[in-house]
Amino acid sequence: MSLLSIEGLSIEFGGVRAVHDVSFNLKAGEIVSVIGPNGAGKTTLFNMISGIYLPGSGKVMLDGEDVTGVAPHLLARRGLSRTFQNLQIFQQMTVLENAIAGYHLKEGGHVLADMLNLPSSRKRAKAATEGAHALLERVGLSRAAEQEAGNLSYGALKRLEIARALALSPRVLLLDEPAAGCNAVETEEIDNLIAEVAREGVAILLVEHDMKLVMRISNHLVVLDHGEKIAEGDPATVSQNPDVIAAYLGTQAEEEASHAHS
Ligand SMILES: Nc1ncnc2c1ncn2[C@@H]1O[C@H](COP(=O)(O)OP(=O)(O)OP(=O)(O)O)[C@@H](O)[C@H]1O
Repeated sequence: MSLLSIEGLSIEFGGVRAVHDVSFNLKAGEIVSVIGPNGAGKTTLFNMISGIYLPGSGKVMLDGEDVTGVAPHLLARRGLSRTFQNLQIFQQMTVLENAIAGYHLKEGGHVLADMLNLPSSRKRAKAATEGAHALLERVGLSRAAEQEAGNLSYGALKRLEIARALALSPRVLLLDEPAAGCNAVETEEIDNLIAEVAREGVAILLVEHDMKLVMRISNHLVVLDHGEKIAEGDPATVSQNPDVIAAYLGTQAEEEASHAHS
């Protein structure tokens, strides 16, 4: 049974087909990566799945329920959370405070109780702090808990962002370029973390440019080119697919031609 079903998603921007009729499924514990050359529509597809863009047509089904166009924070409460390509970390807050912030996103709507410092609010704060510590342990950041987030290495920041998304106990986790800007060691740490989260049964959808990482950890690839799905399957099969090779080589040739003219 699919946890997430993408059914014929399409969107246009000013007449340009950014994503056209894309469908695929994601099961619990599976790692699916969306790949494709620059401008293929990967980020746009992600934004439709996570409720940031309303699709022109098609559906997003989460555990059998239609969640098309549901706002990101509500989707998060229903079990689908995401990270962003650009870090969304509060740099001046401590690592622990950033992790706690993830819990508050989950809870929401207790402002009055919190202002009055009611027992229920204190209990929630305690649970959030304990949960945040456990999360930091899970992503290997326990020892940095009291540090200002701005002082972390880039790889550690990326792991903190994953920790924050995990605070929502997602069943589906969308990761937008989790290893972008990371060195080889940091990439491997993120790679291990993603594999571990998947082993716990979370369905993971990944957009990532690092092909080595994608090939290493994905069970399944969905390949986009010019907004359309041109192939899908296991990494070994997809990497041999002539249409996929042509799409990547085509982009490379376009880039080389533009460099030659500049
Ligand atoms: N908000 C927008 N308004 C207009 N056009 C957009 C918008 N967002 C994306 N596009 C266009 O949609 C197409 C797909 O872009 P998108 O960013 O989704 O591709 P991508 O595969 O994520 O690229 P990259 O690998 O470079 O991040 C591109 O032609 C892009 O210019």
